[in-house]
Amino acid sequence: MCNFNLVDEVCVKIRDVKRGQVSPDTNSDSENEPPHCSSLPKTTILVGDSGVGKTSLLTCVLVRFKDGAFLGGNFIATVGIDFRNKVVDVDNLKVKLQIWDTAGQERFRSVTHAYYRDAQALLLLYDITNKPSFDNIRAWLTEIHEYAQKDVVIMLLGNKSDMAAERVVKTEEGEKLAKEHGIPFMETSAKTGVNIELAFHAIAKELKHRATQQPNDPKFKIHEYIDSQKHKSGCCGSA
Ligand SMILES: Nc1nc2c(ncn2[C@@H]2O[C@H](COP(=O)(O)OP(=O)(O)OP(=O)(O)O)[C@@H](O)[C@H]2O)c(=O)[nH]1
Repeated sequence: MCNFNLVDEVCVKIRDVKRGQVSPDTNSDSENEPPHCSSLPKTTILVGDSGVGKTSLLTCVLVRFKDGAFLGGNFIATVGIDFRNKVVDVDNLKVKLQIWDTAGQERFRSVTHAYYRDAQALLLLYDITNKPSFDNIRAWLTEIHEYAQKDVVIMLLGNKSDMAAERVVKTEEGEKLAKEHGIPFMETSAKTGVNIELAFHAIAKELKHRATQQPNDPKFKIHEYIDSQKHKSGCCGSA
């Protein structure tokens, strides 16, 4: 299991949003936020087919490493969209991610499209035990390119890496697809926590870099960062 120590959960708020009525910008709750959350949050959206593990991944980030519980069991599909805030320490700076968990079901698609526009990062998930969820990644990318900002940070995650026996999508297939689209890739497990910290840390680092970089600063290379950290932690790939 990755050594996850980002779980400094603060300013947590969850809110079910009715169809198109609330946008990410109107959803902050300044009353409950400690002072170090005052900077503008970076909007990060979890997308992918229903059942790939978006809600579990978010729960993993916020809860698992606090009380050790994987909230598995009966699968309840997300209805609409909701969000949680997460503060990630990056090079002694706190980066606040506002993480939006979208519903993967087709019938909610028009709701989630409305949120792409405000996203600074998108984590696109498939389930390594579910081939259609992988085959649909191209369609998700088409939608993202249609609705999201051009410079949105996209990361591809092959989730449920703990389910090696049921795997139907090879790691190399995920790598190849990500390479084709020039986006970073890793396999994760919301159950064991593999690579979850790294995924969010890399996103936070990229967004922090964009927010603070000076004209002559070298570009942050997210692919290289992920590769170097995978080797360091030794917790990449399959669980
Ligand atoms: N073994 C294992 N099970 C997982 C993992 N992630 C999610 N699951 C299980 O997969 C099922 C679906 O997970 P969710 O997180 O609800 O999926 P979702 O993508 O949010 O689904 P929608 O809300 O419909 O879009 C649940 O039963 C989870 O417990 C994982 O990494 N490993």
